[in-house]
Amino acid sequence: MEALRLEGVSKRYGRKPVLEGVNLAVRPGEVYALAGPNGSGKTTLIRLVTGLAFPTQGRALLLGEDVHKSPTARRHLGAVVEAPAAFYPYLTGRENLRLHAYLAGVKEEARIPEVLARLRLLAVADQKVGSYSLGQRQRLGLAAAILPRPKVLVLDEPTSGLDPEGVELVHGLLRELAWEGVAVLLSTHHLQEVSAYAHKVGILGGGRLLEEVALSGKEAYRLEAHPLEGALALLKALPQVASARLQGGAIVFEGDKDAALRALLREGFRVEALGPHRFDLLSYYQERVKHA
Ligand SMILES: Nc1ncnc2c1ncn2[C@@H]1O[C@H](COP(=O)(O)OP(=O)(O)OP(=O)(O)O)[C@@H](O)[C@H]1O
Repeated sequence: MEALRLEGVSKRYGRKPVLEGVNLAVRPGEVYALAGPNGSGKTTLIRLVTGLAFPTQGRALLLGEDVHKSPTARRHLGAVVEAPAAFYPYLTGRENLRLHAYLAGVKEEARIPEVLARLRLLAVADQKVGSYSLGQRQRLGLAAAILPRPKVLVLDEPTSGLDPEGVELVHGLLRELAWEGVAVLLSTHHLQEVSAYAHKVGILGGGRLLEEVALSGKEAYRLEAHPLEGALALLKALPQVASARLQGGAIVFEGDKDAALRALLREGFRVEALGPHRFDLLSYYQERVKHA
């Protein structure tokens, strides 16, 4: 079953439409990144999923339960929506997490040092949160969200305000959580970084989901060869090549690169370059938003 699902969700503030007919789904173990320019509705969508805002139309389901109708729908949800998350400033990080654990019914004592360690907060765990930097509070927010081992994690710009190590830490953590089977929905402006591990990127523009880009995770290669058209036809005919297309004066293909190279040389093509190809999500996004 899908862990999170939006069905025809629209949201208006007064007469102003902010989201229109958004459908999306996130499966367990999947990372779904929401991208879009400022004001495109990312935060609104995330607030809707967490039950903090109500849809004008449509519904949001968590593990099959309607977030806005079922009082138990959110029991498997972890979320960080407001940045930085609200904590008691006169309590330490550890004490704040103890409170969260109590409220969430987490009885396992060892879970608190475990999440503090996972977010590299042990060194400041016994300092008052009032003295935390923005990045430390941001990480404490994430620690609190994962404390009860949620099956669905929803995060609004989880890396904003973090230093480069913090950004890497959070992306690494989300990747691990997905391996553990958690469904992750996050909004982000950091397309290059999430494209390394997200399974899908939803591009929002003017309140609509313009496109979903599935990142296959399959190895792709970029080939420069002469004559190009002939090389493309040869690759398309090879059983070891899953897909091949022209892109910017080169061929991008998925499949067995050694078999492709052998076939090209055998047929007398001049191979000028062959190397790994990374899908340039940022350029793709910029094009998509420009034409929207
Ligand atoms: N409570 C509200 N009342 C009225 N309009 C709102 C409200 N919340 C958001 N909006 C409007 O909805 C639109 C989408 O805002 P939202 O914060 O969801 O965008 P975003 O994609 O998260 O932007 P950013 O990248 O800047 O965080 C904006 O035009 C915003 O002004």
